[in-house]
Amino acid sequence: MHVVVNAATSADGKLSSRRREQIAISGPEDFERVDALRADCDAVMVGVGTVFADDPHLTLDDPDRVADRENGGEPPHPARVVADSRARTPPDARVLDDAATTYLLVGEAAPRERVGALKDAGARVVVAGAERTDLEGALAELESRDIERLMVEGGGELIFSLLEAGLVDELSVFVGPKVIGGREAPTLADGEGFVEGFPELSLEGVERLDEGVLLRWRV
Ligand SMILES: NC(=O)C1=CN([C@@H]2O[C@H](COP(=O)(O)OP(=O)(O)OC[C@H]3O[C@@H](n4cnc5c(N)ncnc54)[C@H](O)[C@@H]3O)[C@@H](O)[C@H]2O)C=CC1
Ligand SMILES: Nc1nc(O)c(N)c(N[C@@H]2O[C@H](COP(=O)(O)O)[C@@H](O)[C@H]2O)n1
Repeated sequence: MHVVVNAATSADGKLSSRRREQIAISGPEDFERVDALRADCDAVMVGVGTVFADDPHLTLDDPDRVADRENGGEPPHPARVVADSRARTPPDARVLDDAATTYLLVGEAAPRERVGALKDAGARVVVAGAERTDLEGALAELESRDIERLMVEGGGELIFSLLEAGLVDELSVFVGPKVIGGREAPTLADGEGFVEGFPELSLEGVERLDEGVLLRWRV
C-alpha cells in the first residue's frame, strides 16, 4: 500500500487552534489540489479526533472527477476510513452517510454495543489491535480489500502514529498565511513525539499556491 499524508498547517505548524475547530488554512487552489488527490486514491483516512472536531464528509467536490472515476469502473468516491480504537464515531457522523463505503478501524476492546450501532449505521468494521488500533494490521486488512493508495488527512495524533510505525510514503503540507499559536493547538505530528529515530524526509517539490506554499516530501 502507498500512503500519502496531506494536511494544511498555519505558518507556525498548527492544524487548528486550541479550540480544535476547523480553520480554513487552504485557499481555493489548494482545495482543488486536495480534491484531485482524493480522486486519485482508493480511500481517505482521518482519526476520530478529526471526526469529532470537523465532522468531515471526505468525498469529492468536483462532479467531473466523480464521473471520471465511474467511467473507469471505480466507485464514485474513494472509501472513507476512520481510526477509531473505541468505536466513538457518532452514528450520525457525515462520514457514515451512504455517499461512499466507510471503514472503522477499531481495537478488540471497543464496546460491542457501539460497534453494533455503527454497523447498523452502515460502517464496515475492521478489528486490529487490543486497545488502540494497530495501524499496520489494519492497513494490511484494507489492502486485502483492494485499497492500494491511501490518503491520510489528519489529525496530528494519527499522523504521528503512522510516522512512528513507518507507514508513511509521502507527506504533502500546505503552509498557509496564518499564525495560530497556542501550546495546546494540534500540530502536524502530535502524539508522544520523537526523541530519536526522527523520520528523515527528502524534499520532492516546492510550489507557491494561493497565499502559501506546498511542500512535498518523500519519507
Ligand atoms: N488542517 C488540516 O489539514 C487538518 C486539521 N485537522 C485538525 O486536527 C484536529 C484533530 O486532530 P487530533 O485531535 O490529533 O485527532 P486525530 O484525528 O488524529 O484522531 C486521534 C484519535 O484517533 C484514534 N486512533 C485510533 N488508533 C490510533 C492510533 N494508532 N494512533 C493515533 N490515534 C489513533 C484515537 O481515538 C485518537 O484519539 C482537529 O482540530 C482538526 O480540525 C484534522 C485534519 C486535517
Ligand atoms: N487541506 C485542508 N485545508 C484546510 O484549510 C483545512 N481546514 C483542512 N481540513 C480538513 O479537510 C477535511 C474536510 O473534509 P470535507 O470538506 O468535509 O470533505 C477534513 O479532513 C478537515 O480536517 N484541510
